[in-house]
Amino acid sequence: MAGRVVVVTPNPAVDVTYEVAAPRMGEVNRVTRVTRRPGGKGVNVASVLRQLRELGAQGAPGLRVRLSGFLGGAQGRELTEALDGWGLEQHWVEPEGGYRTRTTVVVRDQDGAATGFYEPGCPVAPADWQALEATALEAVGRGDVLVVSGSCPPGTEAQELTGLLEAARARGARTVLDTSGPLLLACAAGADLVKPNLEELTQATGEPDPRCGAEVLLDAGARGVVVSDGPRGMHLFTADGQRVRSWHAAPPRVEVVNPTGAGDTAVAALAAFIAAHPSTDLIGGRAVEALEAAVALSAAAVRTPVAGLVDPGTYTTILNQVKAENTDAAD
Ligand SMILES: O=P(O)(O)OC[C@H]1O[C@](O)(CO)[C@@H](O)[C@H]1O
Repeated sequence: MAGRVVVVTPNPAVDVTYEVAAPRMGEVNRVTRVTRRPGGKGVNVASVLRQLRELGAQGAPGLRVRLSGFLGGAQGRELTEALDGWGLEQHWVEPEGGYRTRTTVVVRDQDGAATGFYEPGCPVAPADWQALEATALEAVGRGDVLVVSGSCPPGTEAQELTGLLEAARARGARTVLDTSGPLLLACAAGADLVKPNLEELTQATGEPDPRCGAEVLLDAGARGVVVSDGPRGMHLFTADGQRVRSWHAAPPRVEVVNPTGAGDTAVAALAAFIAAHPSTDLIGGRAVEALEAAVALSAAAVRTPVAGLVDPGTYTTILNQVKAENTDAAD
């Protein structure tokens, strides 16, 4: 039976999408359609994991999924009520001092181009992180996977995130980190797998090349790095002693309906794979399977209009077309 995946989304959001035919900065823009849905990277990860469980994919039929993070205010209530309808197990921490769940706004034009405006979120204090760590770790044990996904609220120190990852590992769980900014590099040592996109990797390491950037994270202590690069696919790098092993897989060309959340979908695929193979190290043969699943699920996700949803038939069709290749550098 697959282990449990505990998804920590420190900075969830209500995702608001405005449709505006031809948006212009510096002018009034009339919105023709507004949609609101629960968001934040970890919420999307948990949503995809729930679908994988229902699909029985990757040995995930017994997968248990639990979602934690900071939450508060009217938008926090809106988010939990919506997530109740999705059947997700939720354990939130409400920071003191009037914490309110943030909004992220995406403006979509008539050609489908999306422009995002993401609020930073309300500040949190060290005591809030202690409460979140206790809540998230309540359910974490050997064979489980702890995923930390998305940005962190202002006031977060690297030691708080590292402390959470290391405490999960001390309980026998494996850890996946998908964050951005300075925390990505500062907390890499606590992660069995780090999953940035190429832009986030470049910002964190100063390296525009995926291999060079990943090597910075591996040197910092990460055990594996998956770098996503849009339609060009994904790279997996793992530390095998002093040697770096690497693979690449690209999706077939697919019609992109909504790219939002594609990276979150990849994180879900990787976490499900790790949970389903408790004794597997991602170095070697199984790495190929994990990478192919992540690429295929992500490509299937961009074909749906809603972030965090995947059509099972599309996923299976694409998975049959994705073949990972070893790309180890010559010695
Ligand atoms: O945590 P951030 O990096 O600010 O990203 C949050 C946003 O990313 C998404 O998860 C899409 O990847 C949206 O749902 C949105 O809430």
